[in-house]
Amino acid sequence: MNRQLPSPMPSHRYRDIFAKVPVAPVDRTWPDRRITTAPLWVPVDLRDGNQALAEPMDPSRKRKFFELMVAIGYKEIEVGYPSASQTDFDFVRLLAESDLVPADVTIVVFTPARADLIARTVESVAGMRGDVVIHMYAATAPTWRDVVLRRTRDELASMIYAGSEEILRLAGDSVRFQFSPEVYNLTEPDYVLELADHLTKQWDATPERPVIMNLPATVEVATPNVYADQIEYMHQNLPRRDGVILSVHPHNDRGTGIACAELAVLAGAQRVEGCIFGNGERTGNVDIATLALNLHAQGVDPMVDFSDIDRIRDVVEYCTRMPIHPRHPYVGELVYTAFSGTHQDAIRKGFAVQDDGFWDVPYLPIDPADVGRGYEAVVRVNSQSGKGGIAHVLESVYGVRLSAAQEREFAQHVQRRTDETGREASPEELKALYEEVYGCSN
Ligand SMILES: CC(=O)SCCNC(=O)CCNC(=O)[C@H](O)C(C)(C)COP(=O)(O)OP(=O)(O)OC[C@H]1O[C@@H](n2cnc3c(N)ncnc32)[C@H](O)[C@@H]1OP(=O)(O)O
Ligand SMILES: CC(C)C(=O)C(=O)O
Repeated sequence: MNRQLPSPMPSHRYRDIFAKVPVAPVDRTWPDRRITTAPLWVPVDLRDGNQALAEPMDPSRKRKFFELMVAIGYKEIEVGYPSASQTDFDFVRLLAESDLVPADVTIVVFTPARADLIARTVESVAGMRGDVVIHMYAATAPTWRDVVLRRTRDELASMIYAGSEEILRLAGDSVRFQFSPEVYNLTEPDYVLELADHLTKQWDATPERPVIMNLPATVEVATPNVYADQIEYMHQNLPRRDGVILSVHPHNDRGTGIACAELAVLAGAQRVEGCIFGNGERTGNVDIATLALNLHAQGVDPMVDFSDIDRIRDVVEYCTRMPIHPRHPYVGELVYTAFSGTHQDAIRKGFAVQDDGFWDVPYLPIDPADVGRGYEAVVRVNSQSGKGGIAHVLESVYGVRLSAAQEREFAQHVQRRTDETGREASPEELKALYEEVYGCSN
């Protein structure tokens, strides 16, 4: 038997989450639960997504992106960090002074816990129609407290309470409050509960006027089950729970942001922040398009409309100036395409027995038509393909039906050709080869 040998990687330099912060024991229920309704989705593309771009969105890109999110059906949208730049401030003013914000859409603006920047933030939303949320953040994890903010637990708590008090003083009658203990996933749980208790008391949190407690995995550092436990612990222990909307904000550093969000919803999260197709700091925010379509694929209404996903992709790519990977879930160019023979065979057979009932085509988790994709690209032929796929292309594109013997024979011709060229054979090339082999009249 081959034995794996120790690698030269300096893994001893790293510690797992359990060595860094207490993870409170929780009487977990999330493994037995199911997701049956969509959480409230909150796109943060215009803030967290935007702050991660080499070239932040200009006013016209911001507007285009905002209109897209409204059209998709998002009801709460974080629109910027108005104290960060004049562009951000002006965009929020545009929303306040125009009719771009539908009456049922809540606008969220983001601020640090600093009096001058809070004042600027409050100024930016003056006159905004509809609900406004002021979202204040401060990093609460020990490394950030010690190294970045250079404050003790109590000093940081005082700074946070002062910021919250300032928002209450300047705008308490007209806005709701959101707080993010940034890097929640590396913060002591008793500290977060202490902060939540004070803030929800300060804002007199009730079901009618809830406070949003947003618990970010600012940098993803552990397996998703750990985050789920951390969320369920808060779900079970948050003071004034019915006056709190429990929100999550996963990033994707370990590539498991989607799993974190889904397990967090099982664990009691009611609201999920992320970006459409997963732009955002470093490896990105959690992708709220994939999350929504994962629900759709399980028969749960995602409450947002992705029926024209290519148009959405075009706008997102234009605004972020970044291409979307061809393998990106649900939207990538290749995600409804099979090149390999046995997959093509199964898809062809699945299409043949498909009726109007439940979708059950092998290898296609959803009907591409649900997101506005055609069927042309489902089967593409190269040297990995087989007779079923080749016959499917000839039949679906040109109405040419091959006998079983012809299917076997013609596949060998195609195999030789694609092996020689090393390339894909387009439907046109397959048709031409077919005519070469069998003559036009066949
Ligand atoms: C996880 C996240 O996504 S957090 C959001 C990150 N987004 C951004 O930073 C984009 C917008 N930011 C900006 O435009 C600027 O950073 C500003 C306007 C907020 C602040 O600018 P500056 O005053 O130049 O400070 P700078 O950018 O260096 O930030 C560091 C300072 O902010 C402090 N700070 C960091 N977070 C917070 C917070 N949540 N509340 C209050 N102060 C904070 C730091 O302690 C540091 O203060 P110090 O200089 O006294 O040590
Ligand atoms: C502060 C929060 C909301 C955030 O952007 C993060 O933690 O990534």
